[in-house]
Amino acid sequence: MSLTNKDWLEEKQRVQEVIGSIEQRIRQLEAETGEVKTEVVEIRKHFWDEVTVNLSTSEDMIETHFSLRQQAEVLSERERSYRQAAATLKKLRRLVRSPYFGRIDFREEGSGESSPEPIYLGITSFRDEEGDRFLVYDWRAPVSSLYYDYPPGPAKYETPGGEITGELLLKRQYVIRDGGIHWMFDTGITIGDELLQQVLSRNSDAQMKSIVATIQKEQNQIIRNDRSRLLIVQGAAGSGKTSAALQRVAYLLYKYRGHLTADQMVLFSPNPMFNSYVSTVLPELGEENMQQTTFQEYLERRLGKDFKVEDPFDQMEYVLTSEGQPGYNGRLQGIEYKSSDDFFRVLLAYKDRLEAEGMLFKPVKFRGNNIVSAAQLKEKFYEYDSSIRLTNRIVLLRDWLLKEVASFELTQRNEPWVEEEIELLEPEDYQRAYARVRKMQKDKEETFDDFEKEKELLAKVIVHERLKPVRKRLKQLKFVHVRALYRQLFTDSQLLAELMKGTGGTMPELWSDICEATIAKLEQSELSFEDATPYLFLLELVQGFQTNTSVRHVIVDEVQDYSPFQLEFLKRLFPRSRMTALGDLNQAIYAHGSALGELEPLTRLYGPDQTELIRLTRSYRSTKEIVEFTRGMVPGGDAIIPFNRAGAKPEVMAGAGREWLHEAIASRIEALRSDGCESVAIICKTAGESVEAFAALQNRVAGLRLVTKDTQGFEQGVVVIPAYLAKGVEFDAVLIYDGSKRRYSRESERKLFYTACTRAMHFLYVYSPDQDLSPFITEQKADTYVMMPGV
Ligand SMILES: Nc1ncnc2c1ncn2[C@@H]1O[C@H](COP(=O)(O)OP(=O)(O)OP(=O)(O)O)[C@@H](O)[C@H]1O
Repeated sequence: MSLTNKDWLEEKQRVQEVIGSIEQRIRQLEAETGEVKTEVVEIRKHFWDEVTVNLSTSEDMIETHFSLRQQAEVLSERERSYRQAAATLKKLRRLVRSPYFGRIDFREEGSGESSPEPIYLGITSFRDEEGDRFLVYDWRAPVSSLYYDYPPGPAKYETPGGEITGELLLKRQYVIRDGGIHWMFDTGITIGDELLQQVLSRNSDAQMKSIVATIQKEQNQIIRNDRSRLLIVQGAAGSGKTSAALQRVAYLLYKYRGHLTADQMVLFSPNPMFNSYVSTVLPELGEENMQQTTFQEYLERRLGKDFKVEDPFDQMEYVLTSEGQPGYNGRLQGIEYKSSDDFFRVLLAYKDRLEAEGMLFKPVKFRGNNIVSAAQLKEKFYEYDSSIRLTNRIVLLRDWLLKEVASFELTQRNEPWVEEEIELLEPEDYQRAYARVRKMQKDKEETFDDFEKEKELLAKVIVHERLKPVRKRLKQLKFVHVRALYRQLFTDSQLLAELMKGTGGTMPELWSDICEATIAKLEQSELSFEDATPYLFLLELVQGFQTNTSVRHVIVDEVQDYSPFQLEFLKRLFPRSRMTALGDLNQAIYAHGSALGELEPLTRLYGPDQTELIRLTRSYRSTKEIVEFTRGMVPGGDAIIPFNRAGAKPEVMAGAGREWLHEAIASRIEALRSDGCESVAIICKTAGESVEAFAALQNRVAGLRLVTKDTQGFEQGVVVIPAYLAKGVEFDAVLIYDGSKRRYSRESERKLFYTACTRAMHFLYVYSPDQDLSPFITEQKADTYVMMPGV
């Protein structure tokens, strides 16, 4: 379909008109917001002038109250309308730069129209001055889905009132910049290949971009899916999982506006740097960002006060670098077992058992003596009716303990320690205690008359103050000895065997090594990453689950890095939420079981009826050549279809020694930079290797930066980064620092190598300081890469 001159003229004219209307609306809004702002400032300045304050009689007080309230309401109403107008203004300022990116002409069945009104799609909707005609439709409006789902021909879309069928007569794409059409194209069978080519061949950015103009049909299924409670997206590296998830957030915010706000959605990211990488997509679309966090951040918040909690990256470093060390195989088995469904069931069985027997408590102590002993607590606990749920019995026990402490408090006032404390009070402490006593007395309209009375009251205050931490701990249910309960699983092998009996699991072969290591850590108040989730789970099983009921949507990116256990945990944490879980099994780099590994545990989370799975097989990030090289590395890789964007074949260089390696890398980076390549990553296997590479290269490569697990912001430039931190992000060029057999040969390293290579958009170079290359390279078809002379 070729565009005629007439088409160009009409379209150019229309863009001018629409931009003109938007500009006019912007001017109007600027004037309005300016006025409202002045009004708000004035109201604030003269707030008290408008309020009649008179507190003489109770009627005057009531009148004052109402006058105050009225004035506050006027103020907040003006503030609200200011905020709304300012938000619209922000959107329009964005829209005016590029009012739309697509057009569809759709003839509704039965309408009889020969040339229907064209529908133009942009990042937000915009009506003409009279407000009757949409000059731009929001890309999330029901009708807009036609643009993403169909080529010209028969088409249909869903509306709240039912399905609308008809014929798509035209589909046109635009690139509009600075008020002019830069590019325009009518699409035939596949949408946006040309535009997508343009978008994808651009250099990478420090921030992820929105993909509204080129969303692909299968991605649109993810974005607009709102039937299932759990939506699982299994997609190849670079297939647009993260992009689709962020567009989905924008879509849901639009569809459920008025009911759903950005702070009711949470994104779980693989690391803090990723948060910064994706943080601009939603604001670019005129939406506020959802909450962003990491699973580790949550664990820290819950357990960080009592334990030093290991993070997944340290666990990863251990797994990658400690093979052959004593305890290594045991730890590996431990990681696997503690994240397994079997262990999850063991903990549930443990809780059932504790309902009847075996609870462990900490004595409630004060000044080294028991107020209530652990044995008394246990006895009391099992005196409660066994039909009462365990967590409810804990609450009853807490209330009983608070009463016990109150009685204990009375017994302490005449104890010698209290008198001693009064005597030893520092003057300022005495003053403070005295002031408290005065305050207490004032309320009762009593006065001090003698020294004895004063002492008595001071004693009361002191005992009460000193018991405050005890009460606080009781309220936090710290009297339940969760640490000992967890420990018991690793000290009492008979207990574990019995719990396992009901669950059908088997004990790992190196169980005694696992026990030894777990106990040693617990004794130092440390929790390995693999213990943190089961520990918190057990804690919540006995103390009651902390839930967040305000969150309505949870998005878990890189879900293959979560164990089914962790997902179960998230489900319980957000009981009123839907979940979108996105991942790629081929990038499952952790030693623990992956939630995506078998779909069955994941489906069981909400049940098959409420679960949907969408697979994405087209990869958009990397050139065809890079995809053809990398897909051979992973099982099922044949199914990955590269987007048709040509580039250079990946280059592999095996040389002689480190000096050669560093020279080769430095000169490659210089060449890339002079070709305009802005974002380059030297990807290492571990953090340790990254530190070494950085030290060797920093004097040879200007502006080189080292990315560590604590790096918060994703900045453009040349970086040295461990593979597991490069997850989810992308670079124009990737240089694998050491692709030798020594570094990558174990099966467990295959996915890590794949993940590292698939970060490349345009160029991929693999270096090796010796001639012995990783089998993950040499196994590939010889024509998928170029072997360069090394030395
Ligand atoms: N429909 C699209 N239009 C334009 N660009 C797209 C589209 N889909 C994906 N991309 C681009 O492809 C790249 C990879 O996308 P994204 O990071 O969302 O993939 P992913 O599946 O999350 O990858 P990974 O699993 O490797 O982290 C990004 O640069 C993204 O902008």
